[in-house]
Amino acid sequence: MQEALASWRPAIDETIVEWLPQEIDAAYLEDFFGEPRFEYDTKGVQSALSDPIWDLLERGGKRWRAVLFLVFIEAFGEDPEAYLPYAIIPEILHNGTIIVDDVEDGATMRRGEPALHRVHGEDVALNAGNAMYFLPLKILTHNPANLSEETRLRAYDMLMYELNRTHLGQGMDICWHNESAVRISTQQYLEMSACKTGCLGRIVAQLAAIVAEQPAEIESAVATYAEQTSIAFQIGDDILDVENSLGRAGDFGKEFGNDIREGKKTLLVLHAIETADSDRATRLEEILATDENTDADISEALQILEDAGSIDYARECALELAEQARGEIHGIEDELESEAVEKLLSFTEFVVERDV
Ligand SMILES: CC(C)=CCC/C(C)=C/CC/C(C)=C/COP(=O)(O)OP(=O)(O)O
Repeated sequence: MQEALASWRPAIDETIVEWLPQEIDAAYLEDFFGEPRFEYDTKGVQSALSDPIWDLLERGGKRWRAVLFLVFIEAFGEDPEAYLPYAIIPEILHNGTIIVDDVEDGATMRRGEPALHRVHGEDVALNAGNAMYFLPLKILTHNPANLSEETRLRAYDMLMYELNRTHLGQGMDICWHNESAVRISTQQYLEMSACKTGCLGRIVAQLAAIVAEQPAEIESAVATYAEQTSIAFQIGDDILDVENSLGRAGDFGKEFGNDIREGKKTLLVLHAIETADSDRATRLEEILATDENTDADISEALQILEDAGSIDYARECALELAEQARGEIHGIEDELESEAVEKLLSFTEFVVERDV
C-alpha cells in the first residue's frame, strides 16, 4: 500500500489542480455560474476562497483516501485512471472537515504550520472549509466517466447521507467536549468515531463501488471495511498525538499535548478515566476541563494515560478493528482482483503502524 501511495501521488495532485485550479479566472467562474451577469470578482474569490483552500492543500497530507479509492476501483477490475477525478472527492471533503474542525477545536497547528483560521481569519477559513463540501459535487455534475443518471443519483444520495452522519458524529464529539462532567464510555466513543471519521471512509468505498457499478453486497462489505479501517486510523491518530508528546514518534505537525490541551475525550483518555484510580481519573478530568494548563499539567495527564496502559489498550482496539476489516475483504475476495486484495489487506497494517 505504501507503494500505491507513492506511485499514485503525482496523478492525484495533478487531478486536484485540474478540478480546483489555483488561479481563479473569469472562465472558471463562468463555468460555475453560467452566463456572466456581472463583472466577476476574480481577485476576491481568489483571496477569500481559493487561496485558503490551496494554502491547506499545498501543505500536503498523505492523500490516502484518494489512493484507497483507486485501489477499490482496481479491486473491482476497472481502470483507475478513468476514475481519477472521482478519487479526489473524498480527499477534498477531508480537507474541508479539517479546516472546520480546527476552528471548532481552536487548534493552533495543522500540517506543521499555523491552522488555517490563524492565517486567514475564522470567517474566511469557515467559508472555505464549507465550500470544500460542495466543490467535489461539481465533478459528479461534469461526469468525467460518463456515469448513467441513476448511478450519479446514487452517488449524490450516498454523499448526502454519509456527510450528514459525519456531522452527527462531530456534534456528539463537540457536545461531550463542552459537557466536561459527562462520562463517556469507550463504546460510545467508538460509535461517535464510526460517524465522525468512519463515514468519510465509507464515502471512499461506496463512491468507488457505485461508480464501478458493483452489487449491493460488495458495496456493503467494502463500506464496512473502510469504516473499520478509518476508526482504526482515528485511534492511531490519537495514539500518535500522545506518543509524539511523550517524545516517541516523529513530528506530525501538531502542538505538544495537542489533544489534552484541546480537552479531547479520545479513546485513550476514556480508558484512563475508566481504569485509573479515582484520584488520578478526577485529576485527568480536571486537566481536560481547563484551557489554562501549563506544560507540567499536560505532562502529568500524559503520564496518567501511560500508567493506565491506555496506549496499549488503544493499540489493541485498533488492531482488532483492522482484523475485522480484513475479515470483510476475505468474505468477498473471490469477487475482487487478487493484487488489489493484497493492497487492501496491507492497508490495515499501515493505519495501525504508521508514524506520520
Ligand atoms: C464535520 C466535521 C468538521 C468533521 C470533522 C472530522 C475530522 C476532522 C476527523 C478527524 C479525522 C482525522 C483522523 C484526520 C487526520 O487525517 P490524516 O492523517 O489523513 O490527515 P492528512 O491529510 O494531513 O494526512
